[in-house]
Amino acid sequence: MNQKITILGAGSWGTALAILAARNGCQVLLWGHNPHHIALLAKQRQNRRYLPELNFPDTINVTDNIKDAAQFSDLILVCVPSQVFKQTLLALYPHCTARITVAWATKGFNPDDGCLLHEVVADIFGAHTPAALLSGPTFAREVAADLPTAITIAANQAEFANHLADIFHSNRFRTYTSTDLIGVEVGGAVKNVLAIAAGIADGLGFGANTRAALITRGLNEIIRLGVQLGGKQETFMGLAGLGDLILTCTDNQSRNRRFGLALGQGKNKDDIIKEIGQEIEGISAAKETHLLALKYGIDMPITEQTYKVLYEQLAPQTAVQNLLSREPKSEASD
Ligand SMILES: NC(=O)C1=CN([C@@H]2O[C@H](COP(=O)(O)OP(=O)(O)OC[C@H]3O[C@@H](n4cnc5c(N)ncnc54)[C@H](OP(=O)(O)O)[C@@H]3O)[C@@H](O)[C@H]2O)C=CC1
Ligand SMILES: O=C(CO)COP(=O)(O)O
Repeated sequence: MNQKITILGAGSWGTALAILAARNGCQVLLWGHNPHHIALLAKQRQNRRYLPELNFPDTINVTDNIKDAAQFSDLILVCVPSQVFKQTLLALYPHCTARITVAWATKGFNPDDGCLLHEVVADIFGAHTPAALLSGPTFAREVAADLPTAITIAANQAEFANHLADIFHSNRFRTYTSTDLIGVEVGGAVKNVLAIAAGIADGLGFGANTRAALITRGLNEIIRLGVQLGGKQETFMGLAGLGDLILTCTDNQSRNRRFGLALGQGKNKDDIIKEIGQEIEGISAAKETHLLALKYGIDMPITEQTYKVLYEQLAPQTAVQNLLSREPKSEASD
């Protein structure tokens, strides 16, 4: 495949997807904002800070220059955290051609206004620009280690989703396409909040029953919000919904789950963030999801209690008590 691709974000996920694309025959330019870090990647041909012990294929080059990144390819894949998604695209925009196509693998909301990231892309590049999101149960380390993985690629144009599916698909990385950008985005953003909640429960010493209840009732919260925002119900039963929710709520590779675990064990929030040393998207997503739930009048009790633990110093034990003391209700009710 003679495809060129620019990947923005030299953290764990950007690096893993760069390795995957290069293995599939693409020429990759990996951009990172930190010149010192990028110089190390160029010298060591590894990303030791975020994805140690994995050598870069020869077809990966690196840069800290956003203009070079824009000019390398008309296919951009954004893998920076949601907090800096908009500012990264604004920096890229002036250097792009009219043929630009934009994909992203970031999971989260735009922090200022709670917008979905496809809205940010449309605002900057125009609604007709091909736009797509890659999302699903995909730990970076496992993808880079070539362990079997499946992902959903949702796009505003079916042709663009198919193109990306061809680029990333291999016999170790299975791609499924979707037209439900909103559903896939909401699934990926909100599961991080629930992974924090599941971690808190485990950190408090609760068992498998509690975790399964949180995952199932959490899925209900994702569906209620996602459908309200325009997502399709069936999307939430797929890889980018239930699939990613199970992954991050149950496996300690998840930084969101590990963050929750440590909170449940009584550790200090800032100390845990420092110790994990990587992006924990659920912290900001808890706030944005809670605000969206308030805005639309949607009942999201697990999200609400997680928000209060993170932003209102509510003790995790009290949050659980608040959830358990709710009135019994029909499982089917909204
Ligand atoms: N890791 C995973 O398994 C997966 C992650 N994702 C999603 O991918 C996104 C990125 O996460 P991930 O790669 O894991 O995070 P990491 O913590 O591994 O890396 C974050 C990267 O973002 C960079 N960064 C920080 N600030 C800026 C900025 N202002 N401009 C440009 N880059 C910046 C960091 O650079 P620096 O080192 O200088 O701080 C670092 O390279 C998140 O939305 C996450 O949810 C999705 C699926 C899987
Ligand atoms: O999104 C992910 C896997 O699909 C990564 O999860 P964490 O950000 O919790 O590590």
